[in-house]
Amino acid sequence: MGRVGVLLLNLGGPDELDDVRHFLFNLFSDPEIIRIPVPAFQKPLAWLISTLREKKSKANYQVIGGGSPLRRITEAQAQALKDKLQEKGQDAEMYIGMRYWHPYTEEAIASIKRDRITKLVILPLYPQFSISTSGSSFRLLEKLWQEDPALQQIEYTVIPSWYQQPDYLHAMAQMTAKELDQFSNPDEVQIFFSAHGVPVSYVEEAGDPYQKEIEECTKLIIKNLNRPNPYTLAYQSRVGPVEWLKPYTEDAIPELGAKGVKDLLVVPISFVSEHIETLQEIDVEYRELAEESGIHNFHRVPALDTNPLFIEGLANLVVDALDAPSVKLAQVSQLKKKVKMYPQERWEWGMTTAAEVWNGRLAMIGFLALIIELISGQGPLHFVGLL
Ligand SMILES: C=CC1=C(C)c2cc3[nH]c(cc4nc(cc5[nH]c(cc1n2)c(C)c5CCC(=O)O)C(CCC(=O)O)=C4C)c(C)c3C=C
Ligand SMILES: [Fe+2]
Repeated sequence: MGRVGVLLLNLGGPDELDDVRHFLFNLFSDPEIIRIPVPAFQKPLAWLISTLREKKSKANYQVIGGGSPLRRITEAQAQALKDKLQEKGQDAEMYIGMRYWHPYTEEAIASIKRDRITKLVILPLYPQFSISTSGSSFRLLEKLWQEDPALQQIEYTVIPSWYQQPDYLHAMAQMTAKELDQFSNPDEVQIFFSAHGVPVSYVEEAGDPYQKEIEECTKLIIKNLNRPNPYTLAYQSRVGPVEWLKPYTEDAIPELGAKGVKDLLVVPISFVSEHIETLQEIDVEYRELAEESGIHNFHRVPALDTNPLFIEGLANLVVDALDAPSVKLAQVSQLKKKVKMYPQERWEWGMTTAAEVWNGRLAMIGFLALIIELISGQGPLHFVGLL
Protein backbone atom coordinates (compact mmCIF):
# COMPACT_ATOMS: atom_id res chain seq x y z
CA MET A 1 0.00 0.00 0.00
CA GLY A 2 3.03 2.34 0.19
CA ARG A 3 3.62 4.77 3.05
CA VAL A 4 0.31 5.70 4.67
CA GLY A 5 -0.26 9.00 6.48
CA VAL A 6 -3.19 10.46 8.40
CA LEU A 7 -3.53 14.25 8.48
CA LEU A 8 -5.60 15.38 11.48
CA LEU A 9 -7.05 18.85 10.96
CA ASN A 10 -7.88 21.11 13.87
CA LEU A 11 -8.31 24.76 14.76
CA GLY A 12 -5.26 25.33 16.97
CA GLY A 13 -5.03 27.59 19.97
CA PRO A 14 -2.48 29.89 21.62
CA ASP A 15 0.12 27.93 23.63
CA GLU A 16 0.68 30.89 25.96
CA LEU A 17 -0.76 34.34 26.68
CA ASP A 18 1.81 36.07 24.48
CA ASP A 19 0.45 34.11 21.49
CA VAL A 20 -3.16 35.26 21.91
CA ARG A 21 -3.07 38.38 19.74
CA HIS A 22 -1.24 36.69 16.88
CA PHE A 23 -3.60 33.70 17.08
CA LEU A 24 -6.64 36.02 16.88
CA PHE A 25 -5.03 37.88 13.97
CA ASN A 26 -4.63 34.56 12.09
CA LEU A 27 -8.23 33.61 12.85
CA PHE A 28 -9.75 36.90 11.70
CA SER A 29 -7.50 37.00 8.61
CA ASP A 30 -9.41 33.96 7.34
CA PRO A 31 -12.19 34.97 4.89
CA GLU A 32 -14.08 31.82 5.95
CA ILE A 33 -14.38 33.36 9.44
CA ILE A 34 -15.02 36.95 8.47
CA ARG A 35 -15.43 38.06 4.87
CA ILE A 36 -15.29 41.62 3.63
CA PRO A 37 -15.95 42.74 0.05
CA VAL A 38 -12.49 44.31 -0.47
CA PRO A 39 -9.92 41.52 0.17
CA ALA A 40 -7.09 44.08 0.55
CA PHE A 41 -8.68 45.23 3.82
CA GLN A 42 -8.94 41.74 5.35
CA LYS A 43 -5.62 41.97 7.23
CA PRO A 44 -6.06 45.56 8.52
CA LEU A 45 -9.50 44.54 9.81
CA ALA A 46 -8.04 41.36 11.37
CA TRP A 47 -5.39 43.49 13.04
CA LEU A 48 -8.05 45.84 14.41
CA ILE A 49 -10.35 43.10 15.74
CA SER A 50 -7.47 41.10 17.25
CA THR A 51 -6.17 44.24 18.96
CA LEU A 52 -9.59 45.11 20.36
CA ARG A 53 -10.32 41.52 21.47
CA GLU A 54 -6.89 40.69 22.89
CA LYS A 55 -7.55 41.79 26.47
CA LYS A 56 -10.83 39.90 26.90
CA SER A 57 -9.48 36.80 25.18
CA LYS A 58 -6.26 36.81 27.25
CA ALA A 59 -8.27 37.07 30.47
CA ASN A 60 -10.24 33.97 29.42
CA TYR A 61 -7.09 31.99 28.55
CA GLN A 62 -5.61 33.10 31.91
CA VAL A 63 -8.59 31.41 33.64
CA ILE A 64 -7.75 28.07 31.98
CA GLY A 65 -4.05 28.14 32.90
CA GLY A 66 -2.57 30.67 30.47
CA GLY A 67 -3.02 28.90 27.13
CA SER A 68 -5.03 26.46 25.04
CA PRO A 69 -4.77 22.72 25.81
CA LEU A 70 -5.59 21.95 22.17
CA ARG A 71 -2.11 21.09 20.94
CA ARG A 72 -1.36 18.72 23.84
CA ILE A 73 -4.73 16.94 23.50
CA THR A 74 -4.52 16.67 19.69
CA GLU A 75 -1.02 15.16 20.01
CA ALA A 76 -2.34 12.60 22.52
CA GLN A 77 -5.25 11.78 20.15
CA ALA A 78 -2.78 11.32 17.27
CA GLN A 79 -0.63 8.92 19.31
CA ALA A 80 -3.68 6.94 20.51
CA LEU A 81 -4.96 6.72 16.92
CA LYS A 82 -1.57 5.53 15.64
CA ASP A 83 -1.50 2.78 18.32
CA LYS A 84 -5.09 1.72 17.59
CA LEU A 85 -4.38 1.55 13.84
CA GLN A 86 -1.31 -0.57 14.50
CA GLU A 87 -3.44 -2.94 16.60
CA LYS A 88 -5.73 -3.25 13.57
CA GLY A 89 -2.73 -4.10 11.36
CA GLN A 90 -2.50 -0.69 9.67
CA ASP A 91 0.79 1.19 10.04
CA ALA A 92 0.37 4.93 9.53
CA GLU A 93 2.27 8.14 10.26
CA MET A 94 0.26 10.86 12.01
CA TYR A 95 0.38 14.57 11.10
CA ILE A 96 -1.39 17.46 12.82
CA GLY A 97 -2.40 20.46 10.72
CA MET A 98 -3.80 23.35 12.77
CA ARG A 99 -5.55 26.18 10.93
CA TYR A 100 -4.59 29.16 13.11
CA TRP A 101 -1.63 28.13 15.29
CA HIS A 102 1.32 25.75 15.48
CA PRO A 103 1.75 23.17 14.13
CA TYR A 104 0.27 24.95 11.09
CA THR A 105 -1.24 22.96 8.22
CA GLU A 106 1.66 24.11 6.02
CA GLU A 107 4.15 22.56 8.52
CA ALA A 108 2.24 19.25 8.44
CA ILE A 109 2.28 19.25 4.62
CA ALA A 110 6.06 19.86 4.61
CA SER A 111 6.53 16.82 6.90
CA ILE A 112 4.24 14.67 4.72
CA LYS A 113 6.39 15.52 1.68
CA ARG A 114 9.64 14.97 3.60
CA ASP A 115 8.43 11.52 4.77
CA ARG A 116 7.46 10.57 1.20
CA ILE A 117 3.92 9.58 2.15
CA THR A 118 2.20 7.98 -0.84
CA LYS A 119 -1.32 7.50 0.54
CA LEU A 120 -2.99 10.07 2.78
CA VAL A 121 -6.25 10.18 4.72
CA ILE A 122 -7.39 13.72 5.59
CA LEU A 123 -9.46 13.61 8.78
CA PRO A 124 -10.83 16.80 10.39
CA LEU A 125 -11.30 16.55 14.16
CA TYR A 126 -14.68 18.26 13.79
CA PRO A 127 -17.53 15.68 13.74
CA GLN A 128 -19.82 18.06 11.81
CA PHE A 129 -18.86 20.04 8.71
CA SER A 130 -18.93 23.85 8.73
CA ILE A 131 -17.62 26.26 6.11
CA SER A 132 -15.86 28.03 9.00
CA THR A 133 -13.96 24.97 10.31
CA SER A 134 -13.36 21.87 8.14
CA GLY A 135 -14.35 23.92 5.08
CA SER A 136 -11.66 26.50 5.78
CA SER A 137 -8.97 23.82 6.21
CA PHE A 138 -10.08 22.06 3.00
CA ARG A 139 -9.90 25.33 1.06
CA LEU A 140 -6.36 25.91 2.32
CA LEU A 141 -5.33 22.35 1.40
CA GLU A 142 -6.89 22.70 -2.04
CA LYS A 143 -4.78 25.81 -2.63
CA LEU A 144 -1.60 24.05 -1.42
CA TRP A 145 -2.35 21.10 -3.72
CA GLN A 146 -2.95 23.34 -6.74
CA GLU A 147 0.39 25.09 -6.20
CA ASP A 148 2.55 22.00 -5.64
CA PRO A 149 3.10 19.24 -8.25
CA ALA A 150 4.79 17.04 -5.58
CA LEU A 151 1.55 16.98 -3.56
CA GLN A 152 -0.40 16.05 -6.66
CA GLN A 153 1.53 12.74 -6.73
CA ILE A 154 0.05 11.70 -3.37
CA GLU A 155 -3.03 9.52 -3.48
CA TYR A 156 -5.36 11.04 -0.92
CA THR A 157 -8.92 10.91 0.36
CA VAL A 158 -10.93 13.31 2.53
CA ILE A 159 -13.43 12.46 5.27
CA PRO A 160 -15.73 15.53 5.14
CA SER A 161 -17.69 14.85 8.36
CA TRP A 162 -18.36 11.83 10.51
CA TYR A 163 -20.97 12.63 13.18
CA GLN A 164 -22.90 9.40 12.38
CA GLN A 165 -19.87 7.15 13.17
CA PRO A 166 -21.31 4.48 15.55
CA ASP A 167 -18.37 4.31 18.02
CA TYR A 168 -18.31 8.11 18.32
CA LEU A 169 -22.06 8.10 19.07
CA HIS A 170 -21.68 5.27 21.62
CA ALA A 171 -18.81 7.11 23.31
CA MET A 172 -20.90 10.33 23.54
CA ALA A 173 -23.91 8.38 24.89
CA GLN A 174 -21.74 6.47 27.41
CA MET A 175 -20.11 9.66 28.73
CA THR A 176 -23.53 11.34 28.98
CA ALA A 177 -25.04 8.35 30.85
CA LYS A 178 -22.11 8.34 33.29
CA GLU A 179 -22.69 12.02 34.15
CA LEU A 180 -26.48 11.58 34.39
CA ASP A 181 -25.95 8.88 36.99
CA GLN A 182 -24.13 11.37 39.25
CA PHE A 183 -27.43 13.24 39.84
CA SER A 184 -29.83 12.07 42.58
CA ASN A 185 -32.74 11.81 40.08
CA PRO A 186 -31.01 10.89 36.79
CA ASP A 187 -34.22 10.63 34.74
CA GLU A 188 -35.33 14.16 35.68
CA VAL A 189 -32.19 15.90 34.46
CA GLN A 190 -32.49 18.31 31.53
CA ILE A 191 -29.87 17.42 28.89
CA PHE A 192 -28.51 20.58 27.25
CA PHE A 193 -26.53 20.18 24.02
CA SER A 194 -24.37 23.26 23.48
CA ALA A 195 -22.87 23.63 20.00
CA HIS A 196 -20.46 26.31 18.82
CA GLY A 197 -22.57 28.81 16.84
CA VAL A 198 -22.05 30.23 13.35
CA PRO A 199 -23.66 33.31 11.75
CA VAL A 200 -27.14 32.55 10.33
CA SER A 201 -25.97 33.78 6.90
CA TYR A 202 -23.60 30.78 6.65
CA VAL A 203 -26.55 28.40 6.76
CA GLU A 204 -29.21 30.47 4.99
CA GLU A 205 -27.14 32.22 2.32
CA ALA A 206 -24.17 29.95 1.76
CA GLY A 207 -25.78 26.55 2.40
CA ASP A 208 -23.54 25.49 5.30
CA PRO A 209 -24.87 22.03 6.36
CA TYR A 210 -23.58 22.65 9.91
CA GLN A 211 -26.94 23.27 11.63
CA LYS A 212 -28.56 20.22 9.98
CA GLU A 213 -25.59 18.00 10.95
CA ILE A 214 -25.63 19.30 14.54
CA GLU A 215 -29.37 18.64 14.85
CA GLU A 216 -29.06 15.13 13.41
CA CYS A 217 -26.10 14.42 15.68
CA THR A 218 -28.02 15.35 18.85
CA LYS A 219 -30.91 13.08 17.80
CA LEU A 220 -28.52 10.18 17.19
CA ILE A 221 -26.84 10.63 20.59
CA ILE A 222 -30.25 10.71 22.31
CA LYS A 223 -31.25 7.53 20.43
CA ASN A 224 -28.03 5.81 21.54
CA LEU A 225 -28.51 7.02 25.11
CA ASN A 226 -31.99 5.52 25.29
CA ARG A 227 -33.08 7.40 28.43
CA PRO A 228 -36.31 9.34 29.08
CA ASN A 229 -34.67 12.76 29.75
CA PRO A 230 -35.91 15.96 28.09
CA TYR A 231 -33.29 17.63 25.93
CA THR A 232 -32.53 21.04 24.39
CA LEU A 233 -30.03 22.30 21.78
CA ALA A 234 -28.54 25.81 21.87
CA TYR A 235 -25.56 27.62 20.31
CA GLN A 236 -22.69 29.28 22.20
CA SER A 237 -19.63 31.50 21.58
CA ARG A 238 -21.25 34.22 19.45
CA VAL A 239 -18.78 36.85 18.18
CA GLY A 240 -19.65 40.26 16.66
CA PRO A 241 -22.88 42.10 15.89
CA VAL A 242 -24.50 39.84 13.22
CA GLU A 243 -27.24 37.28 13.96
CA TRP A 244 -25.97 33.78 14.83
CA LEU A 245 -27.82 30.46 15.05
CA LYS A 246 -30.45 30.49 17.77
CA PRO A 247 -31.35 29.82 20.52
CA TYR A 248 -28.27 31.34 22.12
CA THR A 249 -26.99 29.33 25.09
CA GLU A 250 -26.93 32.48 27.25
CA ASP A 251 -30.71 32.94 26.65
CA ALA A 252 -31.68 29.27 26.83
CA ILE A 253 -30.20 28.68 30.31
CA PRO A 254 -32.23 31.42 32.10
CA GLU A 255 -35.36 30.29 30.19
CA LEU A 256 -34.93 26.77 31.55
CA GLY A 257 -34.34 28.18 35.04
CA ALA A 258 -37.57 30.21 34.76
CA LYS A 259 -39.42 26.99 33.84
CA GLY A 260 -38.26 25.44 37.10
CA VAL A 261 -35.38 23.26 35.83
CA LYS A 262 -33.02 22.51 38.73
CA ASP A 263 -30.76 19.81 37.25
CA LEU A 264 -28.89 20.55 34.03
CA LEU A 265 -26.31 18.46 32.17
CA VAL A 266 -24.42 20.34 29.43
CA VAL A 267 -23.13 18.22 26.52
CA PRO A 268 -20.62 20.10 24.31
CA ILE A 269 -21.34 18.81 20.84
CA SER A 270 -19.21 20.41 18.12
CA PHE A 271 -15.70 19.67 19.35
CA VAL A 272 -13.95 16.53 20.60
CA SER A 273 -11.29 18.13 22.86
CA GLU A 274 -11.40 20.32 25.92
CA HIS A 275 -10.75 23.91 24.89
CA ILE A 276 -11.42 27.45 26.01
CA GLU A 277 -15.13 27.24 25.26
CA THR A 278 -15.68 24.17 27.46
CA LEU A 279 -13.23 25.06 30.24
CA GLN A 280 -13.98 28.78 30.52
CA GLU A 281 -17.26 29.60 28.75
CA ILE A 282 -19.29 26.58 29.94
CA ASP A 283 -17.54 25.69 33.21
CA VAL A 284 -17.23 29.28 34.46
CA GLU A 285 -19.59 31.69 32.63
CA TYR A 286 -22.58 29.39 32.01
CA ARG A 287 -22.24 27.76 35.44
CA GLU A 288 -22.57 31.21 37.02
CA LEU A 289 -25.53 32.05 34.78
CA ALA A 290 -27.24 28.76 35.68
CA GLU A 291 -26.69 29.44 39.39
CA GLU A 292 -28.24 32.92 39.02
CA SER A 293 -31.17 31.33 37.15
CA GLY A 294 -31.92 28.91 39.99
CA ILE A 295 -30.31 25.86 38.34
CA HIS A 296 -28.27 24.61 41.28
CA ASN A 297 -27.13 21.23 39.92
CA PHE A 298 -25.06 22.11 36.89
CA HIS A 299 -22.79 19.43 35.40
CA ARG A 300 -20.95 19.05 32.12
CA VAL A 301 -19.99 15.98 30.08
CA PRO A 302 -16.19 16.01 29.59
CA ALA A 303 -14.87 16.25 26.04
CA LEU A 304 -13.92 12.93 24.42
CA ASP A 305 -10.16 13.69 24.27
CA THR A 306 -8.59 10.18 24.12
CA ASN A 307 -11.68 8.16 25.10
CA PRO A 308 -10.83 4.62 23.84
CA LEU A 309 -14.19 4.05 22.11
CA PHE A 310 -13.85 7.39 20.33
CA ILE A 311 -10.31 6.55 19.20
CA GLU A 312 -11.63 3.18 17.97
CA GLY A 313 -14.18 5.18 15.94
CA LEU A 314 -11.45 7.36 14.40
CA ALA A 315 -9.39 4.26 13.54
CA ASN A 316 -12.44 2.66 11.86
CA LEU A 317 -12.97 5.85 9.84
CA VAL A 318 -9.36 5.72 8.60
CA VAL A 319 -9.45 2.00 7.75
CA ASP A 320 -12.77 2.39 5.89
CA ALA A 321 -11.52 5.47 4.01
CA LEU A 322 -8.43 3.58 2.78
CA ASP A 323 -10.74 0.95 1.23
CA ALA A 324 -13.39 3.29 -0.20
CA PRO A 325 -13.30 5.33 -3.43
CA SER A 326 -11.37 8.53 -2.75
CA VAL A 327 -13.06 11.85 -1.99
CA LYS A 328 -11.24 14.87 -3.46
CA LEU A 329 -10.68 18.31 -1.93
CA ALA A 330 -12.49 20.01 -4.82
CA GLN A 331 -15.63 18.02 -3.91
CA VAL A 332 -15.66 19.09 -0.25
CA SER A 333 -14.48 22.69 -0.49
CA GLN A 334 -17.04 23.66 -3.14
CA LEU A 335 -19.30 25.48 -0.70
CA LYS A 336 -18.43 29.09 -1.34
CA LYS A 337 -19.52 31.54 1.32
CA LYS A 338 -21.84 34.17 -0.14
CA VAL A 339 -22.58 36.25 2.91
CA LYS A 340 -25.58 38.48 2.45
CA MET A 341 -24.62 42.13 2.10
CA TYR A 342 -26.86 45.15 2.15
CA PRO A 343 -27.08 46.77 -1.34
CA GLN A 344 -25.04 49.78 -0.18
CA GLU A 345 -22.26 47.41 0.95
CA ARG A 346 -21.79 45.75 -2.45
CA TRP A 347 -18.64 47.28 -3.90
CA GLU A 348 -19.00 49.57 -6.94
CA TRP A 349 -16.36 51.95 -8.30
CA GLY A 350 -17.18 55.67 -8.61
CA MET A 351 -19.06 58.29 -6.56
CA THR A 352 -21.59 55.76 -5.33
CA THR A 353 -23.39 55.09 -2.04
CA ALA A 354 -21.24 51.98 -1.67
CA ALA A 355 -18.11 54.12 -1.90
CA GLU A 356 -19.45 56.48 0.79
CA VAL A 357 -20.28 53.57 3.13
CA TRP A 358 -16.90 51.88 2.67
CA ASN A 359 -14.90 55.11 2.82
CA GLY A 360 -16.70 55.96 6.08
CA ARG A 361 -15.97 52.53 7.55
CA LEU A 362 -12.34 52.61 6.49
CA ALA A 363 -11.93 56.10 7.93
CA MET A 364 -13.29 54.76 11.24
CA ILE A 365 -10.86 51.82 11.10
CA GLY A 366 -7.98 54.20 10.37
CA PHE A 367 -9.00 56.51 13.19
CA LEU A 368 -9.31 53.63 15.68
CA ALA A 369 -5.94 52.25 14.49
CA LEU A 370 -4.40 55.64 15.22
CA ILE A 371 -5.85 55.73 18.75
CA ILE A 372 -4.72 52.14 19.45
CA GLU A 373 -1.24 52.95 18.16
CA LEU A 374 -1.09 56.05 20.36
CA ILE A 375 -2.05 54.01 23.44
CA SER A 376 -0.11 50.79 22.81
CA GLY A 377 2.81 52.08 20.76
CA GLN A 378 2.13 49.24 18.26
CA GLY A 379 0.35 49.63 14.93
CA PRO A 380 -0.77 47.31 12.12
CA LEU A 381 2.60 47.54 10.36
CA HIS A 382 4.39 46.39 13.56
CA PHE A 383 1.94 43.55 13.78
CA VAL A 384 2.42 42.24 10.26
CA GLY A 385 6.17 42.56 10.83
CA LEU A 386 6.82 45.49 8.48
CA LEU A 387 8.05 47.82 11.25
C1 LIG B 1 -17.00 23.46 15.48
C2 LIG B 1 -16.42 24.35 16.18
C3 LIG B 1 -16.24 25.76 15.83
C4 LIG B 1 -16.95 26.59 14.94
C5 LIG B 1 -18.12 26.25 14.06
C6 LIG B 1 -16.33 27.88 15.01
C7 LIG B 1 -16.72 29.01 14.30
C8 LIG B 1 -16.30 30.31 14.59
N1 LIG B 1 -15.43 30.73 15.59
C9 LIG B 1 -15.29 32.09 15.59
C10 LIG B 1 -14.49 32.88 16.44
C11 LIG B 1 -13.61 32.40 17.44
N2 LIG B 1 -13.35 31.09 17.75
C12 LIG B 1 -12.42 31.02 18.74
C13 LIG B 1 -11.90 29.89 19.33
C14 LIG B 1 -12.33 28.61 19.04
N3 LIG B 1 -13.29 28.22 18.11
C15 LIG B 1 -13.44 26.84 18.14
C16 LIG B 1 -14.31 26.07 17.39
C17 LIG B 1 -15.21 26.54 16.42
N4 LIG B 1 -15.27 27.80 15.90
C18 LIG B 1 -12.50 26.37 19.12
C19 LIG B 1 -12.31 24.93 19.44
C20 LIG B 1 -11.83 27.45 19.67
C21 LIG B 1 -10.84 27.45 20.81
C22 LIG B 1 -9.43 27.07 20.58
C23 LIG B 1 -8.70 27.08 21.91
O1 LIG B 1 -7.80 27.91 22.03
O2 LIG B 1 -8.98 26.31 22.83
C24 LIG B 1 -12.00 32.34 19.07
C25 LIG B 1 -10.87 32.69 20.05
C26 LIG B 1 -11.23 32.61 21.47
C27 LIG B 1 -11.95 33.83 21.90
O3 LIG B 1 -11.39 34.93 21.80
O4 LIG B 1 -13.12 33.69 22.28
C28 LIG B 1 -12.74 33.20 18.28
C29 LIG B 1 -12.67 34.71 18.29
C30 LIG B 1 -16.09 32.57 14.51
C31 LIG B 1 -16.22 34.04 14.15
C32 LIG B 1 -16.71 31.47 13.90
C33 LIG B 1 -17.62 31.40 12.73
C34 LIG B 1 -17.71 32.28 11.80
FE1 LIG C 1 -14.60 29.49 17.12
